[in-house]
Amino acid sequence: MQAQPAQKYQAFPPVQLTDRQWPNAVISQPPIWMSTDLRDGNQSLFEPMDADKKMRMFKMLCQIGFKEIEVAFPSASQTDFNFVRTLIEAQHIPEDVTIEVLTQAREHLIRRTMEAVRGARRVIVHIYNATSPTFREVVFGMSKEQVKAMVVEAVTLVKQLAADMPETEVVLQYSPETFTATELTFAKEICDRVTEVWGATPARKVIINCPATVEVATPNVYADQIEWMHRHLARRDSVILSLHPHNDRGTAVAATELAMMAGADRVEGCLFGHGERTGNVDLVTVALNMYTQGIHPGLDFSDINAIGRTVEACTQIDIHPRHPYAGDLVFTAFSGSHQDAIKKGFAAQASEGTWNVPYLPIDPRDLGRSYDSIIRVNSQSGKGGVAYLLESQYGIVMPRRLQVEFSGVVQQYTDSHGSEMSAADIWQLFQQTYMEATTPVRYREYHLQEGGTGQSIRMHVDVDGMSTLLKGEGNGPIDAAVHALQGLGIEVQVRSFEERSTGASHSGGEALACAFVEVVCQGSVCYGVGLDSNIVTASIKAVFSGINRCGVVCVSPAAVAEA
Ligand SMILES: CC(=O)SCCNC(=O)CCNC(=O)[C@H](O)C(C)(C)COP(=O)(O)OP(=O)(O)OC[C@H]1O[C@@H](n2cnc3c(N)ncnc32)[C@H](O)[C@@H]1OP(=O)(O)O
Ligand SMILES: CC(C)C(=O)C(=O)O
Repeated sequence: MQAQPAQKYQAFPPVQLTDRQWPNAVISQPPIWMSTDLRDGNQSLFEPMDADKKMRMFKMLCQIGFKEIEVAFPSASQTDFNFVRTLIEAQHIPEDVTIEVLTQAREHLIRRTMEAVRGARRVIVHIYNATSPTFREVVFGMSKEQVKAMVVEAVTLVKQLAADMPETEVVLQYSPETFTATELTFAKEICDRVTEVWGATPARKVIINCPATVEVATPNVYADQIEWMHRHLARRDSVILSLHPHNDRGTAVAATELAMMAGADRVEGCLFGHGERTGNVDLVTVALNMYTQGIHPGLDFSDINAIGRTVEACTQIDIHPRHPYAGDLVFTAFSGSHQDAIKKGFAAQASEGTWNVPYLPIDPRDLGRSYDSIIRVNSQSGKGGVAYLLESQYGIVMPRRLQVEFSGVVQQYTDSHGSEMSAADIWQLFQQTYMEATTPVRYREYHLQEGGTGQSIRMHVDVDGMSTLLKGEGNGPIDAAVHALQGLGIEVQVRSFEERSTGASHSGGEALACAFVEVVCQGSVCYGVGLDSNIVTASIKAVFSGINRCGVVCVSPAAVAEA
């Protein structure tokens, strides 16, 4: 019978490091970044990038600010070989950028690799062999000594071939592949041999890259392994200690951050976590996490959308909508209390002050993203989100009680339709609810006259489709209009009145006056809204909107005419 899953696997043994230092460390500067989008990222695509896509990705990586870019596995394919040649021969490599190439520790592959990089100003030649017991026993069928000898031969060959191309500065990188599953003492032994054979010095450092080829334990274990290497490697001052975390357990970002605290100098990964299986560590997330701790990562993600679209085009894999920092939904709040807090946070945020907006760990503008998509409305939303969208998109600043009233209307709509509402949908519903509340009494026009102590008004209205004239007097236009409505048997009490300009709204419309009148009429209390370029007209429209929304019943015009 098949073993239970929990009995099938073995717990990863903890690292014996009782005086570990990394838990108290704080990340205070960015690592040396190395993008392997064009190698580890590329080798794991359904369709590896063609030359055009590789070039597009390379140029973007340079623009972002990567100074080390693994561009190919030149001995693997003619496409990869040619790409390296094109970069060098057509002088596409900026002065401050070093390309990197990967090869297995095998003679013919190393020779082909060195052929590919001939003529480059500077190149990192990256050799690897797997070092863990499973690989030694199952894949290579070799002893530790034989595995070590394989690397020594490879390093010796690279050294010899490098000497034949003095115009190129060759930097050596060695990866004990499957490092995390390798005995630490053996990983140290083999890495020390590499630095020794290469003749590393502080002025001519070797990159020792310790990959979590497969993520096998919790992130603290990786940090322990890296701290152990950091403290035990010979010639540490001649070594750049590098990380290459994969994300099998979904903790590559955490593992990277803890391992940086443990003494690593350099991080390899891919944008948005592309790479074998669950991917390499996502360099965008690690870098932008640094931003939120007040550290400039030295990489430019100020137009994250453009970067995302380019990566999607080159890899033909979409970025998940909830991907940290870059996903379409990560600056979006649907739920009411989140929207309310964000709206208040924006209002309180000083333009140059420390970022302190609830639920938003980073200012979307720092990534070239706008606020427009932050608040989205569905059945989980409350008044804050609805109010934010009407205010930010249409310049409608609702009084608080109207926010509560209209949010109920939106809630009913989203409950019955089950879908999200855009700002335009909400605006349309707002107009239907308030501005198109024209039955049974439709306002047509009015004339005001100053007279005696107040104002007199003549209003042309339609009542159930019949035109009629109403007259009234009062100490202001609203008062006069309310008085005139008595002619239809309508008693109205104005409980509150506010009027604001819509300003130059985001949607580009002209500024209008928006009047909000809360009326008590025939036992109901409702808001009415009027929008017009004239402030008096806006307020009279708002009174009509309010009484119609109260479901007013009026005396018929015939009765008025008779009276
Ligand atoms: C963890 C990583 O991402 S490592 C990078 C992996 N990337 C790639 O493999 C992409 C490019 N690879 C390729 O195009 C090919 O695999 C090549 C050209 C490198 C090698 O091709 P082939 O010689 O046909 O070998 P194949 O693809 O079957 O690989 C397995 C062989 O490589 C050997 N091998 C694997 N890793 C290494 C290494 N680091 N050093 C030396 N030999 C190695 C295996 O022992 C095996 O040898 P065997 O056939 O004698 O048993
Ligand atoms: C070649 C090495 C660095 C690698 O890609 C891995 O171990 O994942």
